[in-house]
Amino acid sequence: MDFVEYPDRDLLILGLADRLTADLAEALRLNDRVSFSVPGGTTPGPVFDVMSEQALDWDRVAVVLNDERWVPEDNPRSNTGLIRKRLLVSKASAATLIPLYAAAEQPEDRLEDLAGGLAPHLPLSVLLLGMGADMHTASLFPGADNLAAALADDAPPLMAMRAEGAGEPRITLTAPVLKAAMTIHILITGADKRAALERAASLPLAEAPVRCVLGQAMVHWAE
Ligand SMILES: O=C1O[C@H](COP(=O)(O)O)[C@@H](O)[C@H](O)[C@H]1O
Repeated sequence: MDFVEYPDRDLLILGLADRLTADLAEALRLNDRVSFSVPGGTTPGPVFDVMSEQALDWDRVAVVLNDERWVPEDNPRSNTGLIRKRLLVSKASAATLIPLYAAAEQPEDRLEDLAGGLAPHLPLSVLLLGMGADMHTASLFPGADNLAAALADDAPPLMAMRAEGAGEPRITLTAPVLKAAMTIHILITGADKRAALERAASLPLAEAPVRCVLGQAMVHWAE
């Protein structure tokens, strides 16, 4: 794992946005179409604000969430709602959103359709992940019902997931899809997440799912 420590959060946001923009530009130089997978949650909004203003061929970029909470887009917990407001605006509004939510009672009701929409955009070109203090990444939560299957080498790209700490049911990219990404970055802030990440390295995968990508990832951190 490469670990980059920034002097403060503002420099983290600018440095990471620059790095992701450069990775996307390089992927666009080599490919007609590229995919950019992003987390939801509370941390990445400011990075999206900066990236949405970057001059890239956004019309050749497919944006895919790492995971989604099974709530409609107008729910404040919707990750799709977040990226529509913070990433898919300004210059980046030309990008195509690959949905991980469709109106239905349960994620299983739409899993097949959503997986079909995702398939043409794999492998992911550029992957940005978040991490919770419980060491989950995407919606690969410790103790989740489908965690073992989602960490397995033969996992389908997309799975439904339920876990005690997760709130609503989730849908998530699985470990093989995350690990197959061309470049992997993890964004974390605060002392608690740094300590969790350090603990993760010595824990079993089932207790620290983020470990599935740590060997290949560049972690970006500021207090
Ligand atoms: O629930 C989620 O949590 C993680 C971490 O979120 P944060 O609020 O601690 O930044 C996020 O990466 C994931 O996409 C999201 O669904």
